[in-house]
Amino acid sequence: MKNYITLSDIDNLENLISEARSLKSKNTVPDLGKGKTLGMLFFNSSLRTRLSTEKAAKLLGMEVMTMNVDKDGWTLEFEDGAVMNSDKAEHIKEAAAVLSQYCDIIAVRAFPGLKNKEKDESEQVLNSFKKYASVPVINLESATGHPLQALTDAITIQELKKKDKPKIVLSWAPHPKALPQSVPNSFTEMMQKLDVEFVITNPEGYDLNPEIRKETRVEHDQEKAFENADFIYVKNWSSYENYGQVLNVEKNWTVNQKKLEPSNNAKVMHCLPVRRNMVIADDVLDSENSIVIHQANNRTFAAQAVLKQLLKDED
Ligand SMILES: NCCC[C@H](NC(=O)CCC(=O)O)C(=O)O
Ligand SMILES: NC(=O)OP(=O)(O)O
Repeated sequence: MKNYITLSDIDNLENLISEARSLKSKNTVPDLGKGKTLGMLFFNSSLRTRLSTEKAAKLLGMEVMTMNVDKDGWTLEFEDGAVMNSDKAEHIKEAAAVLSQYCDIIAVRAFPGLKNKEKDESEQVLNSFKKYASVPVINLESATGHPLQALTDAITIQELKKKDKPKIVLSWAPHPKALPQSVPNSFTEMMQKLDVEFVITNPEGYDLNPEIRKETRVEHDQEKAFENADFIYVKNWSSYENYGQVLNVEKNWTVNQKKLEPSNNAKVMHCLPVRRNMVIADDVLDSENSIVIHQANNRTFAAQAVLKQLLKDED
């Protein structure tokens, strides 16, 4: 593995999931990461990604440096050939080259602007780091994907499933703000790689990018989608068709206990942070059905497996 920017960077998914589960079950000896440094750059807020990836790196013996580049760094220019006569003080060419001397792996979080679909889909920030850094780059949630979250979700489903081919439903839920499609995109791509029955449910107008959905069934009736579901993954996202918009949704899509009735006593997942009683109701989050805390714990082992693989492949 050279980078971990999209799920297609994974050479062998089954091995990576097994590695994460085995790392979870034992105390690792921090040898592989000794003398190596992970640099984490955040253009957006984070709780889990920041701390679980730091913890994972430390469990492997790495040093970690973290910077909130949106607040503390020079504003970066990403355009080639730009005349830098405005607010951008430093070009990604210098920044990435300098950081590559300080770090053995660079990890970056950069959300979409949700204004310009083509710009977001070009993944300018992550791809510029990939282009100009001379060390591996990890995606900590970008404009269109969150592959560390998707790996976590695959690990969690594999751990807790009670049948060989569980039914997994990805359900849209309401939110007051326009949110990225990154988490549902990567979750969809991951489910397509696993032996599961996968259904997406969302209101009309919220269908995900058809290039990501591919042949996945989309059911616009949430109640119908939830029938016999073993896992329900709840997440808000803004419209892809009306790019970045929050559309009016008349129907209430908040996931509560009543909605779980047609399911197979479904386990409810969410990447967090979750807005209570907006996205998921208290009666679900505070019940046995919720596995969101268990899921968040697996972030550490997903990150550890990815870091370990990158370190091994660099040797
Ligand atoms: N990394 C997990 C989710 C991050 C982001 N959520 C958020 O921005 C929620 C913010 C809020 O609720 O105000 C998203 O949906 O992609
Ligand atoms: N799930 C997730 O990525 O959480 P943070 O945004 O807190 O990192």
